[in-house]
Amino acid sequence: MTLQKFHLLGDEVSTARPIEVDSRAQLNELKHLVAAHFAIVEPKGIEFQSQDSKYLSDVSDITSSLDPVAITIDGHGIRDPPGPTGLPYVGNYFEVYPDHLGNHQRLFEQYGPLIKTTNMGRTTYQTNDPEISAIVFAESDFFTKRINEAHPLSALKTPAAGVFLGDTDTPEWKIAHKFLPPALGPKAVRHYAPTMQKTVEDAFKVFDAFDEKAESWNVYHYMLKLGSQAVGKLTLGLDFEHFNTTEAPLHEMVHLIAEILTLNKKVTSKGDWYGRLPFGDPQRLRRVKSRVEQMVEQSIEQAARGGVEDLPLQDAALKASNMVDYAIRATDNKGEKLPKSSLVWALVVATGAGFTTTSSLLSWLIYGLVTYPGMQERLLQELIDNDIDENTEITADVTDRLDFLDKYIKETQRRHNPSFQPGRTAKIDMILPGGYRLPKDAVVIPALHHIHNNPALWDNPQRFNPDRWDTEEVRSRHKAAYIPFATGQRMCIGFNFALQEIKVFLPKLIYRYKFSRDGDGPIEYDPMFQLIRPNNLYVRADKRVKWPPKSEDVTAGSESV
Ligand code: HEM
Repeated sequence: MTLQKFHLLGDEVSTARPIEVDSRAQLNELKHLVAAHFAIVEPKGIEFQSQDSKYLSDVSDITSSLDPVAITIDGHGIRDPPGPTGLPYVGNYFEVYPDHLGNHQRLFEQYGPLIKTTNMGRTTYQTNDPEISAIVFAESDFFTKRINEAHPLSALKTPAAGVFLGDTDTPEWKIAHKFLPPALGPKAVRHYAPTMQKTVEDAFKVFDAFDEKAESWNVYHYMLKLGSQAVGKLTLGLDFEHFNTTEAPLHEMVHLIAEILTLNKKVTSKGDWYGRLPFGDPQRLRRVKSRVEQMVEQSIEQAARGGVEDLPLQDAALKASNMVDYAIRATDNKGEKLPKSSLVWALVVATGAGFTTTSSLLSWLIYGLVTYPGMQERLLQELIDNDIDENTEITADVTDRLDFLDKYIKETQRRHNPSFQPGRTAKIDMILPGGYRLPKDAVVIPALHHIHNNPALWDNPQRFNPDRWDTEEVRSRHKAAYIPFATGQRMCIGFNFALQEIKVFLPKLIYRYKFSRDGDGPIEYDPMFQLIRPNNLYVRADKRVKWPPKSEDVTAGSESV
């Protein structure tokens, strides 16, 4: 054993620490040893340097060095994540908002893959790097979902909202996480397909009415109605009656959840002091949250039941008529149930997370139909080629055959990802790949939009090209280069539900209507909303009267010519 001193390059030599090294150790073992001492998250990027900047790659050279040995990470010394300097009080607020997507893109280009910004006293770190994102999302000794005051969801967290808007380490989260995901697993959501189909078919009369009047409609508004109608039925067992007439009002629950998200974005994009104000937005946020809680409690009392008997989790997931029904009847292997205290906010969050996201994604999917040439035609042709028509019952078996639909959805989630602020909190001071020093309690946001549009990962990322999903480059991508539902233990629990819903809705809409855009101005997103949604997109949906022939018939026809 040899006692050798090491320090991080960039720190004073006087900070060097003695570490006991076995001189027979392999270089790799030494890297792991040093990583553990300095909280370096990824040992493979470590290299060693003498004080005269020569790389030392033999353990014997390292242990025999008379001077302290310097540690570099991925060829860099240790550095603080960079970012713009900012103004007094407001910090970088006006360099980030209102166009946070465009501005973050600029900041990544200027400062690199991990940037630090401070907005009105609140510091966050954002990354567009898949390796750092995978580290951040993995619940580990380094990161966890702990919602401190710097976290983008902090304004939503209350003791009552402990479950999905709470920390990973809480018993409430663990219980909710045992009970709810089975109800949203791939098998469970298959049995929701008929309700999803009925939901979109019920909406036809409204879109038909617009067509008869030759009127266009706001895409986000009606996709919000549609997405929430489905989630309302399948999570809370409530019919929001959004498609009774063209002007049917949004259900109060939908209004309130959307308002919570807007208020939360407003409150958390300013300093911590703002959230504590006894008036204005923070006060309204507290009131709205309490009203939503009351309404979910009522719907728990009234929800439609698929039966009365208690069932083990997996059986309950396959038999329940909605998530309230499931959550009331499902019992774990100890015979225990999800406590009522966890149930209310688990369902509020599942409902809110469910419809705001799906309605934004549905809106971007329609945006793609009316913006990117040839998409609508290819999607329709695939339906025709798979013998799908207005009478087809769209099951998961049917949608599994629709390859182009799948690629189109993936490409839309890449180019127009609706969700953008999943944050994780540093449990300790650490050194990230690239040599970035991160302090304990720092919140890092893997910036999904910027990862999905990072030119280092995607060829010509601005180009909307569903066919890229067939290329080897995309197939062999980094596992965190495409993470629309985040990744790790705290990723989206509703992704099977969302994808199935979209795969039922979209074919039904495309088969029945030809979409075209009304207007050609730039599409704007609302920077003060928790999600990215196209605000001012209007379309016409003309009922189709003619459909193209099957491709094989066309080919056979041309061969016989
Ligand atoms: C296109 C649709 C959707 C997208 C893009 C999406 C995206 C996401 C993302 C990125 C997260 C991670 C947030 C974070 O870590 O802070 C998340 C979490 C979550 N999602 Fe989704 N989601 C979608 C649909 C749904 C649906 C339909 C449901 C339920 C029915 C749902 C329920 C949840 C819940 C409960 C969480 C919190 C999980 C936890 O913190 O443990 N989501 N979603």
